Amino acid sequence: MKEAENQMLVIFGASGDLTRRKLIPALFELYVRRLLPEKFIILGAARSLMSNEEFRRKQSDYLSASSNISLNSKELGSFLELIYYVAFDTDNCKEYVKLKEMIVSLQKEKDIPDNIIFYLATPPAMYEVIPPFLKAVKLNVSLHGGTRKIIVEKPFGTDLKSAKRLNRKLELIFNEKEIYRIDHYLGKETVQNILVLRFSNGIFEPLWNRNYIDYVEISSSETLGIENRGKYYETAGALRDMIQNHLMQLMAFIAMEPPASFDPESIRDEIAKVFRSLRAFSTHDCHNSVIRGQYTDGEVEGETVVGYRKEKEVAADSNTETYVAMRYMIDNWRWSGIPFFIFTGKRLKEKRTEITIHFKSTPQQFFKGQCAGSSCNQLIIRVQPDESISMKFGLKIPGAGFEVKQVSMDFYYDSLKKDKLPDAYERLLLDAMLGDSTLYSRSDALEASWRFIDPIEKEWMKHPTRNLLYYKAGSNGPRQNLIGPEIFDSGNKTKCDVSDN
Ligand SMILES: NC(=O)C1=CN([C@@H]2O[C@H](COP(=O)(O)OP(=O)(O)OC[C@H]3O[C@@H](n4cnc5c(N)ncnc54)[C@H](OP(=O)(O)O)[C@@H]3O)[C@@H](O)[C@H]2O)C=CC1
Ligand SMILES: O=C1O[C@H](COP(=O)(O)O)[C@@H](O)[C@H](O)[C@H]1O
Repeated sequence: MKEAENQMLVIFGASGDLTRRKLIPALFELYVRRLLPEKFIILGAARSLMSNEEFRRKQSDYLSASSNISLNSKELGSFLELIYYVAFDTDNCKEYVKLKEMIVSLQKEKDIPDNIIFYLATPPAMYEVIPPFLKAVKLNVSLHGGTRKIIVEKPFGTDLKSAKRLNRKLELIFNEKEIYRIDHYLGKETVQNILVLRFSNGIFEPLWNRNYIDYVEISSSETLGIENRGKYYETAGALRDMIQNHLMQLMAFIAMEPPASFDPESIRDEIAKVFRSLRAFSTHDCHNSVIRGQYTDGEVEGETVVGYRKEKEVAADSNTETYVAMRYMIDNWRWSGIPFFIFTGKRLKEKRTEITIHFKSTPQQFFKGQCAGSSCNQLIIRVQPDESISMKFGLKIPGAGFEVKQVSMDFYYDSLKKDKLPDAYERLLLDAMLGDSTLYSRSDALEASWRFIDPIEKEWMKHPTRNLLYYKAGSNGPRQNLIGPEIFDSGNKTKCDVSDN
């Protein structure tokens, strides 16, 4: 296996939630699995005043309290020695001199070559501020033959215009090859397996098109609410928070053509083509092929929870959607006429992300039973939890007559590996260290995805309450008993402010 070169990772926003909950645990796992470079340090940077010791203690406390990390105190101790912290005002250009001095002195002290990854884990407004400051102190290029990379967290813009502006700004400072736009769904093992399932098995690809597939469903339900992210979520909503990035990436892996070869650019070319082939939504589609909802008071996993409008930093009359269901088409040869459905929502009954390929039924149906009137054949890719792939088909119920029952052939990831699956951030951080951008978004694809989403957001801005449905926290969402495509065929979708509960 290729080894990552010796390098330094500088995390901006290091005093925040993402660093503590995701980045440091992922780096710790990589350390335990001996996948970090031989010479490697992590420099956390943020405005909060803290010493190295305090910063290390915070990370250590989180790692120690985390139930899904198996800790060995000796390993933890030596890992923490790789972590440093610098407090400086990220809004102030002059302060970057201090950052540079710290970087140079650590490189000298630890004998680390001038290879640096910058990770932007700050509020999104800072994504446009930090890179120019890095340029001002010449940290964006190496004067010693080293490398530079910058990882940019989501959200990457809030619409096409802002995404383009951010792309242009970053491209003035770093080369496209040095820019890594992260989407943690692409780091999930089951998501990567879509490519292997499709492109290493002769049995699926011949069926993977409009001749054999009836429709495709991609759903991601969460039990979590918005946690303490009210301020961000009010500007995002489910469409920007989950669909524009994570779920559209899943869709691209399902819908893309086989790449010319398995290299980052060939794969990213095919992803971009899928986004460009999405049929643009008309005004009519924006209201009839998209359903949005917002959760009200309810109970999730046995706990009473408040409705969205009562969450911290959320307006009492907010119309931000916490649920979206969409029906859309991909206008290309493979998918012509085949509807795709996406569903996502917060504070739903269960946490589950799944892709279901519904195959067409046989031309004639002879048998009674479960599959009468529709196809028994589905391929279900369970992204989380209990990562698995299941093939559903019809079989005869033993005994007299010919009655059909839908049965399942299941593969569970658990059976493949004793260890737990690596977290998405582990995979993505390692890929960035290795210089592999396959699982990171490219600027053209990202812009194409915003081009598709923008008209919907614009229509919703014009009609803030039209078709905004309410659902009880802990339910299956609006129109409660309907969690599949039927949701589009039910109810009066033109009424304003309809409450289903
Ligand atoms: N948390 C998560 O699970 C996920 C987060 N993200 C994205 O990652 C980024 C970071 O998220 P998260 O860690 O949750 O956010 P937090 O608010 O918890 O942390 C952001 C950090 O940025 C620092 N910061 C630097 N400059 C500024 C500034 N000018 N104003 C405010 N804060 C500043 C703050 O530290 P200090 O005040 O010390 O400077 C703060 O600790 C966000 O863009 C978010 O969308 C994406 C996916 C998941
Ligand atoms: O990026 C985000 O993703 C999470 C869901 O991620 P998952 O890996 O737990 O499925 C979501 O809760 C959050 O709102 C969103 O910003």
